[in-house]
Amino acid sequence: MIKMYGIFKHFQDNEVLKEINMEVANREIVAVLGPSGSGKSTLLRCINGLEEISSGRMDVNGIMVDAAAPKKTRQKNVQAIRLQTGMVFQQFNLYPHKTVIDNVIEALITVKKTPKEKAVQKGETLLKRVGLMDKRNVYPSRLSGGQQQRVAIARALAMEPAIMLFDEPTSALDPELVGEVLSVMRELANEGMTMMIVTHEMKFAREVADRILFMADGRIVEDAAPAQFFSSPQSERAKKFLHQVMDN
Ligand SMILES: Nc1ncnc2c1ncn2[C@@H]1O[C@H](COP(=O)(O)OP(=O)(O)OP(=O)(O)O)[C@@H](O)[C@H]1O
Repeated sequence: MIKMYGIFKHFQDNEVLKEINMEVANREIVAVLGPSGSGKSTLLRCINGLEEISSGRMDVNGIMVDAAAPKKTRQKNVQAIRLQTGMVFQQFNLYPHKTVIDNVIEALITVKKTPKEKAVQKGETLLKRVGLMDKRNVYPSRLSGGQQQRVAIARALAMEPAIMLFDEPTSALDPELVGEVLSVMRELANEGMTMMIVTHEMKFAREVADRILFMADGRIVEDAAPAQFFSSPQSERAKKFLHQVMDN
């Protein structure tokens, strides 16, 4: 569960998030849409503590981060949130000198101190789940972009996060490789994972998401069910955005 109360985020004098209030329930799939520069990535990065919020407070799975709290308290809580949230980026950032299985279990061993044998077992289960058990011992450079992204998803899942955050997970992929990554995400959604997904894949957002958050200029301008958002967007910004993406 994610709750944000009056969140602002600025970089110097650039206010990137403006009074964000929103909730994501457990098992909910929320797609975050909006034009370039509207603050979608920053929203996700604030949730998992890659960026510090400038003001406001948020509750991620029961862990509260208040911008007004002492720095030490904030840092401790952000650390705890990191363990609850798995993040998958546009760039997969796998360790090039580690095999696929070692990439997947790295954080289990270094952060969670899981014994190697147990970590390997878990890693193998996850590789089967993303359909890459046969690539267990190869290096990332031998994989396609879609396969690398599936490894990155397995790596995030290895930490057993309560929430998965996806930041344009298919944007760096050749079009023919997008489907294999979306299908892993579809499965996760069906299994009841709580997910926030920044995406340009409108068909996926429409079919898989429970809710659409549409952002423009750092604000959540619309918060609606996909059927409603896509058929009758309320704001001029959303109408214009949909015209542009549907034309492409
Ligand atoms: N680390 C940073 N330092 C300074 N400015 C930043 C930083 N990160 C993001 N910004 C600025 O914040 C604004 C929102 O960026 P953000 O990446 O969140 O938008 P976005 O909606 O995800 O865009 P896109 O769809 O192009 O990825 C932009 O003006 C960007 O330049």
